[in-house]
Amino acid sequence: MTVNTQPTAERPDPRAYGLPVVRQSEIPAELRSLVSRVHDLIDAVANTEADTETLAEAARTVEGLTAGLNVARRQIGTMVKRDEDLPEEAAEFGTITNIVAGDTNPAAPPLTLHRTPEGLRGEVTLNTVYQGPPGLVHGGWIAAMLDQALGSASSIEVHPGLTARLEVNYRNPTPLFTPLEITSRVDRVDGRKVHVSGEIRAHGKVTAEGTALMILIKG
Ligand SMILES: CCCCCCCCCCCCCC(=O)SCCNC(=O)CCNC(=O)[C@H](O)C(C)(C)COP(=O)(O)OP(=O)(O)OC[C@H]1O[C@@H](n2cnc3c(N)ncnc32)[C@H](O)[C@@H]1OP(=O)(O)O
Repeated sequence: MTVNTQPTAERPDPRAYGLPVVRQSEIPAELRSLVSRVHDLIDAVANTEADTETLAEAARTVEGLTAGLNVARRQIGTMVKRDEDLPEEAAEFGTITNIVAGDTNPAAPPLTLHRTPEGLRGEVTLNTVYQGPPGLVHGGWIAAMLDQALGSASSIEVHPGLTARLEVNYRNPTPLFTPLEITSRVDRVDGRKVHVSGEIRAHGKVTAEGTALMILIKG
């Protein structure tokens, strides 16, 4: 196994690409609270059987709220610097609206990953918004969560990259409303090619495993 566990000295700074950067700690508590409430709203809308009058009133209210929030929008590509449990030189950058892990994306579960001696680990519990088969997580979402966990392993342990190839083995059904443990690691580094792997577990049993090839971004 060839693993460079030291963060690469020169990590790319998104500001050099013209992308704004927000530190995680700078995201207002009021915005985090709004994101959490809208996350619950998406689930409520997806499952409601309320009467038509209630639905019409809710649609008007949400339309007004959307207009109010759209008066000030972030630039596409705005990055968040995730560094709260990482040394400065190993801080991870991700888009703030990342669909799996984005801090301000109410549609994100969100998946938060932390460094462990073995790689990265996170826990997430998914509701029916992520449903594929009855009571089970959609296979595309399983792939998305693995992609994120594997990409983050490369990003934090070596250098940020893009997924060139991702293979997922669906070993067992992945249940909704159940804490899912997600783990990932770097297996091998070969120049710009980083081979990564990871798993999703429910009740300690592997439901899906993934391997990927990440190609490090230049610079
Ligand atoms: C500024 C900071 C920003 C941070 C952002 C990070 C966010 C991360 C968040 C993560 C979010 C989640 C993740 C996401 O959502 S990532 C989003 C999904 N992925 C993409 O959109 C990637 C699309 N593909 C590409 O852009 C290019 O193909 C890439 C960049 C991957 C390579 O094009 P590039 O022109 O750069 O490189 P190269 O072609 O010279 O190839 C280089 C080497 O690699 C080998 N190779 C290439 N492809 C394959 C393959 N499929 N199998 C086997 N090998 C392959 C190739 O043979 C060569 O090897 P060698 O000849 O040298 O031996």
